[in-house]
Amino acid sequence: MVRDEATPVAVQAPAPALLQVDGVSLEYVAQDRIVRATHRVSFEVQRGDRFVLLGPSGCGKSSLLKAIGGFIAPTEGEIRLAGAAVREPGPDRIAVFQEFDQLPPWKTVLANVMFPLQAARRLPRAEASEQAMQALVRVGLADFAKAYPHTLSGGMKQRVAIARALAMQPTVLLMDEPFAALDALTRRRMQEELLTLWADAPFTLIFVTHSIEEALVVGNRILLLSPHPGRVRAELDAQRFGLHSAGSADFQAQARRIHRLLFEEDRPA
Ligand SMILES: Nc1ncnc2c1ncn2[C@@H]1O[C@H](COP(=O)(O)OP(=O)(O)OP(=O)(O)O)[C@@H](O)[C@H]1O
Repeated sequence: MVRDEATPVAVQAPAPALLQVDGVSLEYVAQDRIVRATHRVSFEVQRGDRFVLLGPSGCGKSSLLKAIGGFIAPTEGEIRLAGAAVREPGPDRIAVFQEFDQLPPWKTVLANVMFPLQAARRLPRAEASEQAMQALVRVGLADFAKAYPHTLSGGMKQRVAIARALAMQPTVLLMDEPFAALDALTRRRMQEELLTLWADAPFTLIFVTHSIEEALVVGNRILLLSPHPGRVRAELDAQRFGLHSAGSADFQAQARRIHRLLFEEDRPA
């Protein structure tokens, strides 16, 4: 077919990002004074991203994650998930934290993973049990289904928390320094396992850390936040880095660049 030059061609607008954080300021009221945690932060997360929020302590990373989770409301700006404004928590956003005590100790590992499936997803018991077991198989803990959390190591407890979150099939998985309390070797292994889980069945991840190395290993995109109150300093592509590249010259150079961007630009000349 020959197209007449004058015939208008329908132009398809690009699909909007899965998560849009648009000019978000977050504040707390503490002892009659207002603490500003973030200042007009904007970023977009695409489906399947491993998006890292990186910045120094107190720059508002956890606060941003809580706002995406719907636990605190922006004083300015808006957060939209799949086009709809985030106003409250929901099973489409599940969080995994650093703490080892996020699993109720009176429930077995299996019951811990089943619980939100029954409570929030309203799955019948048999179906919840089956999906929970599948999730435990994915994180290598099928043999510990009947164990209680206090009998597990820190790394195993974090695997259960990850299984519980993934079993819910959230639209976005939120992770707040999930490996920060683990020893260095376990932390590295958990990063590897997280990347393997993602490679097996990609999910959308927002991952908070203040470790530059962890950000480069885990993320495909990294948002750098300035010190308190957090503002966007830069966004970097980290697609080419992974555990295999940690220690390479390119990796070290990028880590140094991030360090400069995060800290040295604040120094007086
Ligand atoms: N519940 C709260 N009440 C008052 N101020 C708060 C509260 N939670 C956080 N803040 C303040 O908001 C700012 C951002 O805190 P936030 O925990 O989001 O930072 P962060 O980057 O996650 O820090 P860290 O890496 O140390 O966890 C800090 O100044 C903190 O003191």
